[in-house]
Amino acid sequence: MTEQQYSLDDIRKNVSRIDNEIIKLLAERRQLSLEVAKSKIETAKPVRDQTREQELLLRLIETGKREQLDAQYVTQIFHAIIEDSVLFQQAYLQKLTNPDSLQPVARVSFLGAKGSYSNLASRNYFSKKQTKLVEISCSTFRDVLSVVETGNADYGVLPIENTSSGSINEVYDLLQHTSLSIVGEITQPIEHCLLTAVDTSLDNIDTLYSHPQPHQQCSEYLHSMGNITQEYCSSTAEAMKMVAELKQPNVAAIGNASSGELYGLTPLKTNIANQQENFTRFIVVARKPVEVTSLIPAKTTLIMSTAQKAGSLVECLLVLRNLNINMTKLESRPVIGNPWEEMFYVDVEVNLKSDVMQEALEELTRLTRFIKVLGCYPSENVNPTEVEINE
Ligand SMILES: O=C(O)C(=O)C[C@]1(C(=O)O)C=C[C@@H](O)C=C1
Repeated sequence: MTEQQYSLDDIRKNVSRIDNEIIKLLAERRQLSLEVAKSKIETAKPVRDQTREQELLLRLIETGKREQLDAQYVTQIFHAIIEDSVLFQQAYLQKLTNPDSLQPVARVSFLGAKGSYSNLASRNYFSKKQTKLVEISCSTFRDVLSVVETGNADYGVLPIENTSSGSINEVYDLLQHTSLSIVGEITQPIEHCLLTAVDTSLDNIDTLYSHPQPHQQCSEYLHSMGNITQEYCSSTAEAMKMVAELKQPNVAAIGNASSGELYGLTPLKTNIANQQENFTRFIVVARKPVEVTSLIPAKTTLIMSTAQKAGSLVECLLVLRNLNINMTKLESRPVIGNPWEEMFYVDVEVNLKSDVMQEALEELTRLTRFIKVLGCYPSENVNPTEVEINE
């Protein structure tokens, strides 16, 4: 064994010095991406430039190899850096396009107490917007909307679909009647764990607290646990609070590990969702619609009800196809009070202001009994360019 030259403390000091330098360089790079955004306004170039991303990643992988860093590691880090850069530029351009939309302090309503998934999504969404948050916890989705409608909050954040449990119908139904507009979206990874307040083992657990959605998203694991009582709460945060208060070895909450920490809970079992890739897409609503600059990818959401005759939905979808408009979501919900009538929710990857979307709206208005644009907003799904890695 070789003799240790430096103490652990000394080595850690050096590691911390390097970490600080990395943070400073990341901040410097972020500032430069603002300069890039300004130059793109002058030249009317889109924010995303896949060729530049490809070239940059390939060069960094080569440099990494010379420094004994593997390609996956380098790619992973720079995907995160590029995603941040794109979202930061988008937020900057959106602020210029909608000068009075984002104030330095924003009041945001969401379902559940601190630590709920909706709370995490709200924080993530606004973190790139350089806005301070005043958080308003609500106990129902309806309240999340109504505090914004009455002017007691500026934004509401609501889950709309999940990769395991599908659409969140209650939110779709509420959107039929709201006067609010969708102004943004964010996709949040949902990492469900079993969280307990006391030291215990899986065999002891017979009661699980959570919101109905996580129960559904973890149904396979819960089934494998055998005879379990499932208790429903208004949010995962409420469930965690409850388990923290009960302090019993037979109860657990389903929720996020870092949120569990807020309530003094520790994970007994991690990764319990039916799908490994468990994500929820949240929408952000506000009283005033926003405009999306043509330099960034936009999404538009509409609701429409078609005539009750065979083929009417197909006719509407053909309008989109013929105009080469990509539809990312189609959902149908019953219209309360009108049996057998359906309301369709459509997400398309196109800017509301664009000529094609205006043409589509004109034709759809002719073909439908009712149509309303719920909002046009920046698409926040960045997916940085993948490069082929040859080791
Ligand atoms: O160079 C650009 O055009 C940028 O916008 C910067 C950047 C980056 O962060 O490196 C970000 C997004 C583009 O898709 C390519 C590269």
